[in-house]
Amino acid sequence: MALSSKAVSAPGKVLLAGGYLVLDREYTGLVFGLDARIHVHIQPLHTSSGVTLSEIIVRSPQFKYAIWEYGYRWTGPDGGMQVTHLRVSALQKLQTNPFVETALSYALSYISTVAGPAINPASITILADNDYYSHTATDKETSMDRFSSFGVPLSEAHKTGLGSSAALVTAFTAALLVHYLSEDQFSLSNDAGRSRLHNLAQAAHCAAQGKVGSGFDVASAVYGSCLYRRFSPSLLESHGEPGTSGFAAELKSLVEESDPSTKWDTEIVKSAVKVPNGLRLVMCDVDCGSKTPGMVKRLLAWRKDEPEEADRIWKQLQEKNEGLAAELVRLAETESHDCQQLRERITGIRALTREMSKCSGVPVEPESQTRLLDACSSVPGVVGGVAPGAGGFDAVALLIEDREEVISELSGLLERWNHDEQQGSEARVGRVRLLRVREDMEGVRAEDPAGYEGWLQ
Ligand SMILES: Nc1ncnc2c1ncn2[C@@H]1O[C@H](COP(=O)(O)OP(=O)(O)OP(=O)(O)O)[C@@H](O)[C@H]1O
Ligand SMILES: C[C@@](O)(CCOP(=O)(O)O)CC(=O)O
Repeated sequence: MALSSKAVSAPGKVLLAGGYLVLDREYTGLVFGLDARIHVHIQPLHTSSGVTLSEIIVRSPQFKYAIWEYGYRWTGPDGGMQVTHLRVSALQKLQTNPFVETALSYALSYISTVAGPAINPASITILADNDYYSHTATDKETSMDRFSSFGVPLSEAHKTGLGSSAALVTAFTAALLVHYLSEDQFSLSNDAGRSRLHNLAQAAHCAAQGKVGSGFDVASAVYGSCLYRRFSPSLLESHGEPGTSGFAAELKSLVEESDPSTKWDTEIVKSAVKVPNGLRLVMCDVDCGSKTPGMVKRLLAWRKDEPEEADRIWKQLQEKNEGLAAELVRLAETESHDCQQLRERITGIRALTREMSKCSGVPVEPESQTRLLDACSSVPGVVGGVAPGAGGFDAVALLIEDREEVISELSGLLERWNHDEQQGSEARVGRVRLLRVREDMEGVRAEDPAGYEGWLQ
Protein backbone atom coordinates (compact mmCIF):
# COMPACT_ATOMS: atom_id res chain seq x y z
CA MET A 1 0.00 0.00 0.00
CA ALA A 2 1.39 3.44 -0.93
CA LEU A 3 1.79 5.64 2.12
CA SER A 4 0.26 9.09 1.97
CA SER A 5 1.31 12.46 3.39
CA LYS A 6 -0.06 13.26 6.83
CA ALA A 7 0.11 16.19 9.24
CA VAL A 8 -0.57 16.46 12.95
CA SER A 9 -0.37 19.32 15.45
CA ALA A 10 -0.19 19.40 19.25
CA PRO A 11 -0.63 22.34 21.65
CA GLY A 12 1.79 24.02 24.05
CA LYS A 13 0.88 24.28 27.72
CA VAL A 14 0.66 26.42 30.81
CA LEU A 15 0.37 24.91 34.28
CA LEU A 16 -1.86 27.53 35.89
CA ALA A 17 -1.96 25.83 39.29
CA GLY A 18 -0.24 22.85 40.88
CA GLY A 19 3.44 23.45 40.06
CA TYR A 20 5.63 21.04 42.14
CA LEU A 21 2.53 19.48 43.74
CA VAL A 22 1.77 17.71 40.46
CA LEU A 23 5.05 15.77 40.79
CA ASP A 24 3.31 13.78 43.55
CA ARG A 25 0.31 11.56 42.72
CA GLU A 26 -1.41 12.78 45.90
CA TYR A 27 -1.96 16.13 44.19
CA THR A 28 -3.19 17.45 40.85
CA GLY A 29 -2.29 20.18 38.35
CA LEU A 30 -4.60 22.52 36.45
CA VAL A 31 -3.10 22.62 32.96
CA PHE A 32 -4.25 24.58 29.93
CA GLY A 33 -3.34 23.72 26.38
CA LEU A 34 -2.43 26.81 24.32
CA ASP A 35 -3.28 27.75 20.76
CA ALA A 36 0.45 27.85 19.94
CA ARG A 37 0.94 24.47 18.27
CA ILE A 38 3.79 22.43 16.88
CA HIS A 39 2.97 20.94 13.49
CA VAL A 40 4.62 17.88 12.01
CA HIS A 41 4.22 16.97 8.34
CA ILE A 42 5.34 13.58 7.03
CA GLN A 43 5.58 12.38 3.44
CA PRO A 44 7.27 9.50 1.60
CA LEU A 45 10.88 10.33 0.73
CA HIS A 46 11.44 10.28 -3.03
CA THR A 47 14.84 10.53 -4.60
CA SER A 48 15.26 11.99 -8.08
CA SER A 49 17.59 9.17 -9.11
CA GLY A 50 15.06 6.52 -8.18
CA VAL A 51 17.53 5.08 -5.65
CA THR A 52 15.80 3.94 -2.46
CA LEU A 53 17.48 5.24 0.66
CA SER A 54 16.77 3.72 4.05
CA GLU A 55 16.58 7.13 5.62
CA ILE A 56 14.27 9.43 7.47
CA ILE A 57 15.10 13.10 7.01
CA VAL A 58 13.80 15.58 9.56
CA ARG A 59 13.86 19.33 8.93
CA SER A 60 12.88 22.31 11.03
CA PRO A 61 13.06 24.94 8.28
CA GLN A 62 12.34 27.94 10.52
CA PHE A 63 15.86 27.53 11.91
CA LYS A 64 19.32 27.59 10.35
CA TYR A 65 21.09 24.25 9.81
CA ALA A 66 18.12 22.38 11.33
CA ILE A 67 18.28 19.18 9.34
CA TRP A 68 18.78 15.75 10.82
CA GLU A 69 19.18 12.58 8.76
CA TYR A 70 18.64 9.19 10.35
CA GLY A 71 19.36 5.66 9.21
CA TYR A 72 17.31 2.91 10.83
CA ARG A 73 17.93 -0.78 11.30
CA TRP A 74 15.66 -3.47 12.65
CA THR A 75 17.53 -5.37 15.35
CA GLY A 76 14.97 -8.20 15.39
CA PRO A 77 11.63 -8.69 17.15
CA ASP A 78 13.35 -8.36 20.51
CA GLY A 79 15.33 -5.13 20.30
CA GLY A 80 13.11 -3.06 17.97
CA MET A 81 14.40 -0.36 15.69
CA GLN A 82 17.80 1.23 16.14
CA VAL A 83 18.18 4.73 14.77
CA THR A 84 21.53 6.24 13.78
CA HIS A 85 22.12 9.93 13.25
CA LEU A 86 23.91 10.41 9.92
CA ARG A 87 26.16 13.32 9.03
CA VAL A 88 24.60 15.50 6.30
CA SER A 89 27.99 16.47 4.88
CA ALA A 90 31.55 15.74 5.91
CA LEU A 91 32.07 19.45 6.60
CA GLN A 92 29.08 19.94 8.82
CA LYS A 93 29.21 19.50 12.59
CA LEU A 94 26.81 16.84 13.85
CA GLN A 95 24.01 18.78 15.60
CA THR A 96 22.01 16.30 17.63
CA ASN A 97 18.35 16.66 18.49
CA PRO A 98 17.72 14.19 21.35
CA PHE A 99 13.95 14.76 21.36
CA VAL A 100 13.57 14.01 17.64
CA GLU A 101 16.01 11.09 17.74
CA THR A 102 14.46 9.42 20.78
CA ALA A 103 10.87 9.96 19.57
CA LEU A 104 11.90 8.42 16.23
CA SER A 105 13.47 5.30 17.71
CA TYR A 106 10.60 4.75 20.16
CA ALA A 107 7.88 5.27 17.53
CA LEU A 108 9.59 3.11 14.88
CA SER A 109 10.22 0.35 17.43
CA TYR A 110 6.54 0.36 18.41
CA ILE A 111 5.40 0.51 14.78
CA SER A 112 7.57 -2.50 13.94
CA THR A 113 5.74 -4.54 16.60
CA VAL A 114 2.37 -3.68 15.03
CA ALA A 115 3.03 -3.55 11.28
CA GLY A 116 6.30 -5.43 10.88
CA PRO A 117 9.84 -4.19 10.27
CA ALA A 118 9.45 -2.89 6.67
CA ILE A 119 9.61 0.88 7.17
CA ASN A 120 9.64 3.10 4.08
CA PRO A 121 11.85 6.20 3.97
CA ALA A 122 10.16 9.47 4.89
CA SER A 123 10.71 13.19 4.93
CA ILE A 124 9.45 15.00 8.03
CA THR A 125 9.00 18.75 8.51
CA ILE A 126 8.53 20.44 11.89
CA LEU A 127 6.85 23.85 12.07
CA ALA A 128 6.27 25.73 15.30
CA ASP A 129 3.80 28.55 15.84
CA ASN A 130 5.63 31.83 16.32
CA ASP A 131 5.15 32.34 20.06
CA TYR A 132 7.31 29.37 21.07
CA TYR A 133 10.37 31.56 20.56
CA SER A 134 11.07 35.23 21.17
CA HIS A 135 11.29 37.00 17.86
CA THR A 136 14.57 38.37 16.63
CA ALA A 137 15.27 41.34 14.39
CA THR A 138 15.61 39.14 11.31
CA ASP A 139 12.08 37.81 11.45
CA LYS A 140 10.32 41.20 11.57
CA GLU A 141 9.56 41.27 7.88
CA THR A 142 7.92 37.85 7.99
CA SER A 143 6.04 38.30 11.25
CA MET A 144 2.71 38.34 9.41
CA ASP A 145 3.33 34.83 8.04
CA ARG A 146 1.73 31.86 9.73
CA PHE A 147 5.18 30.51 10.58
CA SER A 148 8.23 32.74 11.04
CA SER A 149 11.77 32.17 9.88
CA PHE A 150 13.77 32.78 13.02
CA GLY A 151 17.08 33.27 11.23
CA VAL A 152 19.16 31.51 13.93
CA PRO A 153 20.10 27.90 14.75
CA LEU A 154 17.63 26.17 17.08
CA SER A 155 20.22 26.15 19.86
CA GLU A 156 20.30 29.98 19.81
CA ALA A 157 16.53 30.48 19.75
CA HIS A 158 15.14 31.99 22.94
CA LYS A 159 12.32 29.73 24.15
CA THR A 160 9.28 31.26 25.81
CA GLY A 161 8.59 28.15 27.93
CA LEU A 162 5.41 26.93 26.23
CA GLY A 163 6.56 23.31 26.27
CA SER A 164 8.04 22.95 22.80
CA SER A 165 9.68 19.58 23.44
CA ALA A 166 6.47 17.95 24.74
CA ALA A 167 4.33 19.34 21.89
CA LEU A 168 7.04 18.31 19.42
CA VAL A 169 7.45 14.75 20.73
CA THR A 170 3.65 14.30 20.80
CA ALA A 171 3.00 15.65 17.29
CA PHE A 172 6.08 13.87 15.88
CA THR A 173 5.10 10.51 17.41
CA ALA A 174 1.49 10.92 16.24
CA ALA A 175 2.62 11.80 12.69
CA LEU A 176 4.72 8.60 12.48
CA LEU A 177 1.86 6.48 13.84
CA VAL A 178 -0.76 7.83 11.41
CA HIS A 179 1.69 7.59 8.49
CA TYR A 180 2.90 4.02 9.01
CA LEU A 181 -0.15 2.37 10.60
CA SER A 182 -3.56 1.75 9.04
CA GLU A 183 -6.75 3.32 10.52
CA ASP A 184 -7.57 -0.07 12.07
CA GLN A 185 -4.19 -0.21 13.77
CA PHE A 186 -4.11 3.36 15.06
CA SER A 187 -6.40 6.35 15.01
CA LEU A 188 -6.19 9.75 16.69
CA SER A 189 -9.97 9.92 16.85
CA ASN A 190 -10.60 7.19 19.41
CA ASP A 191 -9.72 6.76 23.09
CA ALA A 192 -7.51 3.72 22.51
CA GLY A 193 -5.42 5.63 19.94
CA ARG A 194 -5.02 8.71 22.13
CA SER A 195 -4.07 6.61 25.12
CA ARG A 196 -1.41 4.70 23.12
CA LEU A 197 -0.04 7.97 21.80
CA HIS A 198 0.06 9.36 25.34
CA ASN A 199 1.94 6.36 26.72
CA LEU A 200 4.43 6.26 23.84
CA ALA A 201 5.07 10.03 23.88
CA GLN A 202 5.51 10.08 27.69
CA ALA A 203 8.03 7.21 27.46
CA ALA A 204 10.00 8.91 24.64
CA HIS A 205 9.89 12.37 26.24
CA CYS A 206 11.14 11.08 29.60
CA ALA A 207 13.91 9.08 27.89
CA ALA A 208 15.02 12.14 25.89
CA GLN A 209 14.97 14.35 28.99
CA GLY A 210 16.87 11.77 30.99
CA LYS A 211 14.38 12.12 33.85
CA VAL A 212 10.82 11.23 34.73
CA GLY A 213 8.95 14.52 35.33
CA SER A 214 5.24 14.80 36.11
CA GLY A 215 4.34 14.52 32.41
CA PHE A 216 1.66 17.24 32.56
CA ASP A 217 3.10 18.81 29.38
CA VAL A 218 2.82 15.65 27.27
CA ALA A 219 -0.63 14.90 28.75
CA SER A 220 -1.93 18.33 27.72
CA ALA A 221 -0.29 18.01 24.31
CA VAL A 222 -2.36 14.84 23.81
CA TYR A 223 -5.60 15.68 25.63
CA GLY A 224 -5.62 19.49 25.76
CA SER A 225 -6.68 21.44 28.88
CA CYS A 226 -7.40 19.17 31.84
CA LEU A 227 -7.03 18.48 35.54
CA TYR A 228 -4.04 16.15 35.63
CA ARG A 229 -2.92 13.50 38.08
CA ARG A 230 0.41 12.02 37.12
CA PHE A 231 1.29 8.39 36.40
CA SER A 232 3.39 6.38 38.87
CA PRO A 233 7.02 7.10 37.94
CA SER A 234 7.93 3.38 38.38
CA LEU A 235 6.11 2.71 35.06
CA LEU A 236 8.93 4.37 33.15
CA GLU A 237 11.87 3.53 35.34
CA SER A 238 12.62 -0.04 34.32
CA HIS A 239 12.47 -0.50 30.55
CA GLY A 240 15.62 -0.87 28.45
CA GLU A 241 17.08 1.17 25.61
CA PRO A 242 16.12 0.89 21.93
CA GLY A 243 18.06 -1.94 20.31
CA THR A 244 18.68 -3.82 23.56
CA SER A 245 17.20 -7.19 24.36
CA GLY A 246 13.51 -7.09 25.32
CA PHE A 247 13.00 -3.42 24.44
CA ALA A 248 10.36 -3.90 21.73
CA ALA A 249 8.16 -6.21 23.83
CA GLU A 250 8.50 -3.98 26.90
CA LEU A 251 7.57 -0.92 24.86
CA LYS A 252 4.58 -2.62 23.22
CA SER A 253 3.27 -3.72 26.60
CA LEU A 254 3.80 -0.23 28.04
CA VAL A 255 2.04 1.43 25.11
CA GLU A 256 -0.86 -1.01 24.89
CA GLU A 257 -1.10 -1.68 28.66
CA SER A 258 -1.34 -5.38 27.91
CA ASP A 259 0.11 -6.54 31.23
CA PRO A 260 -1.24 -5.60 34.71
CA SER A 261 2.23 -4.31 35.64
CA THR A 262 2.11 -1.78 32.78
CA LYS A 263 -1.36 -0.34 33.51
CA TRP A 264 -1.10 3.45 33.55
CA ASP A 265 -2.71 5.29 36.45
CA THR A 266 -2.70 8.77 34.87
CA GLU A 267 -5.95 10.67 35.50
CA ILE A 268 -7.14 13.21 32.97
CA VAL A 269 -10.35 15.05 33.84
CA LYS A 270 -11.35 17.37 31.04
CA SER A 271 -14.73 18.32 32.53
CA ALA A 272 -12.94 19.86 35.57
CA VAL A 273 -11.38 22.60 33.44
CA LYS A 274 -13.31 25.34 31.66
CA VAL A 275 -12.82 28.95 30.70
CA PRO A 276 -16.04 30.94 31.13
CA ASN A 277 -17.40 32.75 28.11
CA GLY A 278 -16.02 36.28 28.08
CA LEU A 279 -12.71 35.36 29.78
CA ARG A 280 -9.41 34.19 28.31
CA LEU A 281 -5.87 33.35 29.31
CA VAL A 282 -2.89 35.42 28.22
CA MET A 283 0.79 34.78 28.75
CA CYS A 284 3.61 37.26 29.25
CA ASP A 285 7.18 36.26 28.52
CA VAL A 286 9.84 37.87 30.68
CA ASP A 287 13.11 38.14 28.82
CA CYS A 288 15.56 37.06 31.49
CA GLY A 289 17.30 33.96 30.19
CA SER A 290 16.46 30.57 31.58
CA LYS A 291 14.98 29.64 34.90
CA THR A 292 17.10 29.17 37.97
CA PRO A 293 18.43 25.64 37.53
CA GLY A 294 17.64 23.22 40.29
CA MET A 295 14.44 24.89 41.53
CA VAL A 296 12.66 21.54 41.57
CA LYS A 297 15.53 19.87 43.37
CA ARG A 298 15.68 22.58 46.01
CA LEU A 299 11.95 22.68 46.56
CA LEU A 300 11.73 18.91 46.94
CA ALA A 301 14.71 19.00 49.33
CA TRP A 302 12.80 21.52 51.48
CA ARG A 303 9.76 19.22 51.45
CA LYS A 304 11.94 16.36 52.63
CA ASP A 305 13.60 18.42 55.36
CA GLU A 306 10.43 20.15 56.58
CA PRO A 307 7.68 17.59 55.93
CA GLU A 308 5.12 19.07 58.33
CA GLU A 309 5.45 22.62 57.08
CA ALA A 310 5.47 21.48 53.44
CA ASP A 311 2.49 19.17 53.87
CA ARG A 312 0.46 21.91 55.51
CA ILE A 313 1.17 24.34 52.66
CA TRP A 314 0.68 21.73 49.92
CA LYS A 315 -2.66 20.53 51.35
CA GLN A 316 -3.92 24.11 51.53
CA LEU A 317 -2.61 24.86 48.04
CA GLN A 318 -4.29 21.75 46.63
CA GLU A 319 -7.60 22.84 48.15
CA LYS A 320 -7.21 26.32 46.69
CA ASN A 321 -6.17 24.99 43.28
CA GLU A 322 -9.24 22.74 43.19
CA GLY A 323 -11.31 25.76 44.27
CA LEU A 324 -9.96 27.76 41.33
CA ALA A 325 -10.85 25.00 38.86
CA ALA A 326 -14.32 24.60 40.41
CA GLU A 327 -15.00 28.35 40.23
CA LEU A 328 -13.99 28.46 36.55
CA VAL A 329 -16.38 25.58 35.84
CA ARG A 330 -19.16 27.20 37.91
CA LEU A 331 -18.85 30.52 36.05
CA ALA A 332 -18.79 28.71 32.70
CA GLU A 333 -21.86 26.63 33.51
CA THR A 334 -23.96 29.40 35.08
CA GLU A 335 -22.81 31.94 32.47
CA SER A 336 -22.21 34.35 35.34
CA HIS A 337 -19.87 37.31 34.79
CA ASP A 338 -19.23 37.97 38.47
CA CYS A 339 -15.48 37.34 38.84
CA GLN A 340 -15.13 38.38 42.49
CA GLN A 341 -14.77 34.80 43.78
CA LEU A 342 -12.33 33.98 41.01
CA ARG A 343 -10.22 37.01 41.88
CA GLU A 344 -10.15 35.96 45.55
CA ARG A 345 -9.18 32.39 44.72
CA ILE A 346 -6.24 33.53 42.61
CA THR A 347 -5.15 35.91 45.37
CA GLY A 348 -5.33 33.02 47.88
CA ILE A 349 -3.16 30.78 45.68
CA ARG A 350 -0.59 33.53 45.28
CA ALA A 351 -0.40 34.17 49.03
CA LEU A 352 0.29 30.49 49.71
CA THR A 353 2.79 30.34 46.86
CA ARG A 354 4.69 33.24 48.40
CA GLU A 355 4.62 31.44 51.74
CA MET A 356 6.07 28.35 50.02
CA SER A 357 8.74 30.56 48.38
CA LYS A 358 9.68 32.04 51.73
CA CYS A 359 9.80 28.73 53.61
CA SER A 360 11.71 26.87 50.89
CA GLY A 361 13.96 29.71 49.77
CA VAL A 362 12.97 28.90 46.16
CA PRO A 363 11.68 31.93 44.21
CA VAL A 364 8.40 30.42 42.96
CA GLU A 365 6.75 33.84 43.10
CA PRO A 366 9.76 36.14 43.53
CA GLU A 367 9.35 39.75 44.57
CA SER A 368 9.77 41.05 41.01
CA GLN A 369 6.89 38.84 39.80
CA THR A 370 4.76 39.96 42.74
CA ARG A 371 5.17 43.55 41.57
CA LEU A 372 4.46 42.63 37.97
CA LEU A 373 1.40 40.50 38.83
CA ASP A 374 0.04 43.20 41.13
CA ALA A 375 0.48 45.84 38.43
CA CYS A 376 -1.23 43.65 35.80
CA SER A 377 -4.04 42.75 38.20
CA SER A 378 -4.84 46.44 38.71
CA VAL A 379 -5.64 46.90 35.01
CA PRO A 380 -9.43 47.06 34.59
CA GLY A 381 -10.60 43.77 33.07
CA VAL A 382 -7.68 41.71 34.41
CA VAL A 383 -9.06 39.15 36.88
CA GLY A 384 -5.65 38.04 38.20
CA GLY A 385 -2.54 36.09 37.38
CA VAL A 386 0.15 33.73 38.62
CA ALA A 387 3.76 32.75 38.02
CA PRO A 388 2.88 29.48 36.24
CA GLY A 389 4.55 26.06 36.26
CA ALA A 390 7.73 26.07 38.29
CA GLY A 391 7.34 29.85 38.73
CA GLY A 392 10.50 31.91 38.83
CA PHE A 393 11.34 34.97 36.82
CA ASP A 394 10.48 34.11 33.23
CA ALA A 395 6.72 34.20 32.71
CA VAL A 396 3.34 35.20 34.07
CA ALA A 397 -0.08 33.85 33.09
CA LEU A 398 -3.14 36.09 33.41
CA LEU A 399 -6.89 35.53 33.30
CA ILE A 400 -8.51 38.53 31.66
CA GLU A 401 -11.82 39.64 30.18
CA ASP A 402 -11.74 38.74 26.53
CA ARG A 403 -11.93 42.29 25.12
CA GLU A 404 -9.52 44.13 22.83
CA GLU A 405 -9.48 47.16 25.22
CA VAL A 406 -8.11 44.98 28.04
CA ILE A 407 -5.29 43.73 25.80
CA SER A 408 -4.40 47.27 24.74
CA GLU A 409 -4.52 48.58 28.36
CA LEU A 410 -2.26 45.70 29.35
CA SER A 411 0.13 46.37 26.45
CA GLY A 412 0.27 50.04 27.52
CA LEU A 413 1.05 49.04 31.11
CA LEU A 414 3.82 46.70 29.95
CA GLU A 415 5.35 49.40 27.76
CA ARG A 416 5.49 51.77 30.73
CA TRP A 417 6.72 48.90 32.92
CA ASN A 418 9.58 48.07 30.56
CA HIS A 419 10.51 51.74 30.28
CA ASP A 420 10.52 52.23 34.08
CA GLU A 421 12.44 48.99 34.61
CA GLN A 422 15.20 50.24 32.28
CA GLN A 423 15.44 53.46 34.32
CA GLY A 424 15.51 51.73 37.70
CA SER A 425 18.70 51.57 39.69
CA GLU A 426 18.18 48.21 41.44
CA ALA A 427 18.75 44.83 39.84
CA ARG A 428 15.78 44.52 37.49
CA VAL A 429 14.10 41.75 35.60
CA GLY A 430 14.03 41.63 31.81
CA ARG A 431 11.56 43.08 29.33
CA VAL A 432 8.03 41.77 29.54
CA ARG A 433 6.22 40.88 26.33
CA LEU A 434 2.60 39.90 25.81
CA LEU A 435 2.44 36.69 23.78
CA ARG A 436 -0.33 36.23 21.24
CA VAL A 437 -1.49 32.95 22.76
CA ARG A 438 -4.62 31.96 24.58
CA GLU A 439 -6.07 28.74 25.98
CA ASP A 440 -7.04 25.92 23.64
CA MET A 441 -9.18 23.13 25.00
CA GLU A 442 -8.27 20.68 22.21
CA GLY A 443 -5.24 18.42 22.28
CA VAL A 444 -3.49 16.68 19.41
CA ARG A 445 -5.29 16.77 16.06
CA ALA A 446 -4.91 15.75 12.46
CA GLU A 447 -4.24 18.68 10.11
CA ASP A 448 -4.64 19.07 6.36
CA PRO A 449 -1.26 18.01 4.91
CA ALA A 450 -1.81 20.44 2.02
CA GLY A 451 -1.65 23.43 4.38
CA TYR A 452 2.15 23.85 4.55
CA GLU A 453 2.95 25.13 1.10
CA GLY A 454 6.29 26.89 0.82
CA TRP A 455 7.79 25.06 3.78
CA LEU A 456 8.16 21.53 2.41
CA GLN A 457 10.94 20.10 0.27
N1 LIG B 1 10.88 23.57 16.30
C1 LIG B 1 11.65 22.57 16.73
N2 LIG B 1 12.29 21.77 15.84
C2 LIG B 1 13.06 20.75 16.26
N3 LIG B 1 13.27 20.47 17.55
C3 LIG B 1 12.68 21.23 18.47
C4 LIG B 1 11.84 22.32 18.11
N4 LIG B 1 11.39 22.89 19.25
C5 LIG B 1 11.92 22.19 20.27
N5 LIG B 1 12.69 21.19 19.83
C6 LIG B 1 13.44 20.22 20.66
O1 LIG B 1 13.09 20.46 22.00
C7 LIG B 1 14.22 20.96 22.74
C8 LIG B 1 13.77 22.02 23.75
O2 LIG B 1 13.19 21.35 24.81
P1 LIG B 1 13.15 21.90 26.30
O3 LIG B 1 12.50 20.85 27.15
O4 LIG B 1 14.49 22.43 26.65
O5 LIG B 1 12.21 23.16 26.11
P2 LIG B 1 10.69 23.37 26.32
O6 LIG B 1 9.96 22.09 26.20
O7 LIG B 1 10.24 24.45 25.36
O8 LIG B 1 10.75 23.93 27.79
P3 LIG B 1 9.64 24.28 28.88
O9 LIG B 1 9.27 22.98 29.56
O10 LIG B 1 10.37 25.24 29.78
O11 LIG B 1 8.48 24.88 28.21
C9 LIG B 1 15.17 21.49 21.66
O12 LIG B 1 16.50 21.45 22.10
C10 LIG B 1 14.93 20.49 20.54
O13 LIG B 1 15.60 19.27 20.80
C1 LIG C 1 7.79 22.12 38.70
C2 LIG C 1 6.89 21.29 37.79
O1 LIG C 1 5.80 20.78 38.56
C3 LIG C 1 6.27 22.14 36.70
C4 LIG C 1 7.21 22.79 35.71
O2 LIG C 1 6.46 23.51 34.76
P1 LIG C 1 7.09 24.50 33.67
O3 LIG C 1 8.10 23.70 32.91
O4 LIG C 1 7.66 25.66 34.43
O5 LIG C 1 5.91 24.90 32.82
C5 LIG C 1 7.71 20.13 37.21
C6 LIG C 1 6.86 19.04 36.54
O6 LIG C 1 5.66 18.99 36.77
O7 LIG C 1 7.44 18.20 35.81
